Amino acid sequence: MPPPRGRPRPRPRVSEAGATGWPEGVARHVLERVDSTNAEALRLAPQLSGPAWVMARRQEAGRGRRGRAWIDPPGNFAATLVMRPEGGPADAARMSFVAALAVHDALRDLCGASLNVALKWPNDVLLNGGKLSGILLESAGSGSHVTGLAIGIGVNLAAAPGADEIEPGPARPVSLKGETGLVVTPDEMLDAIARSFDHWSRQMRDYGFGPIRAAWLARAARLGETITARTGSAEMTGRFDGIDETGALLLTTAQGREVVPAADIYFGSG
Ligand SMILES: O=C(O)CCCC[C@@H]1SC[C@@H]2NC(=O)N[C@@H]21
Repeated sequence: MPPPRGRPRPRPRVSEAGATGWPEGVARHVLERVDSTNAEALRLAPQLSGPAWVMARRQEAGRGRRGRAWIDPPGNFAATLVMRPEGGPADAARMSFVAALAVHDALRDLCGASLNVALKWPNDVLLNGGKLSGILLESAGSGSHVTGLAIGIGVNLAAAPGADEIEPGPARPVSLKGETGLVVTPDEMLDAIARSFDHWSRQMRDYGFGPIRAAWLARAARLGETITARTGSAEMTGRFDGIDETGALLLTTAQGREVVPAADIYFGSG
């Protein structure tokens, strides 16, 4: 059972990863203020000897998907895991599903298994149907040679940005505190996400994308239902039938099977 509405702070619990502490061999940088944790992570990348989390208490020029801005009211979570990825760009893209799983499971670890969270393709985390968290992958390097991968995660812990501050998107922004009354600090979130990410990235390393895909689908919103995918130039409505081995969205439309590598998703028939 989740704590009753208004209770000040849920107790952090040991994550599904089974670890009690910070993952071994992963550095942690906490900054008071930054433009964008993704930008800072990519600046730091050449000096790092291993993976590192970069978290900022205030992020002033957060970057979102598709060139949008990401607005961070104080108390929200903004952090980036920077690593030297194994493999090429396709492997790097699959890490966004690892990140979405990590955020989902960290929230359940912190707030209880009945927290109404779900995953929205490609990597948003929804709470009560609204957008709680977004993930942005950026890389350094060129072509098939990715030298640094930044996996940036924003979670609206304390407040959602106002409707006048953001471009209208497919899902209304919500915050954990606004929806549930629960207070989770950015430091608690970082610990929980780092542990959960460590668990899922080990699964990926040891068994490939299969278990990640299965776990992601088990947490997906609207699987088997009608959704609309909008790209810059096209719009397709159909049944959401899962994701393929690259992470692309599988949509069954009146014209047949569509494989969608990138799009914004709208629920319902659009
Ligand atoms: O548009 C989205 O849904 C993705 C938003 C990603 C925001 C996070 S906040 C931490 C990291 N730093 C950034 O500049 N962006 C990401």
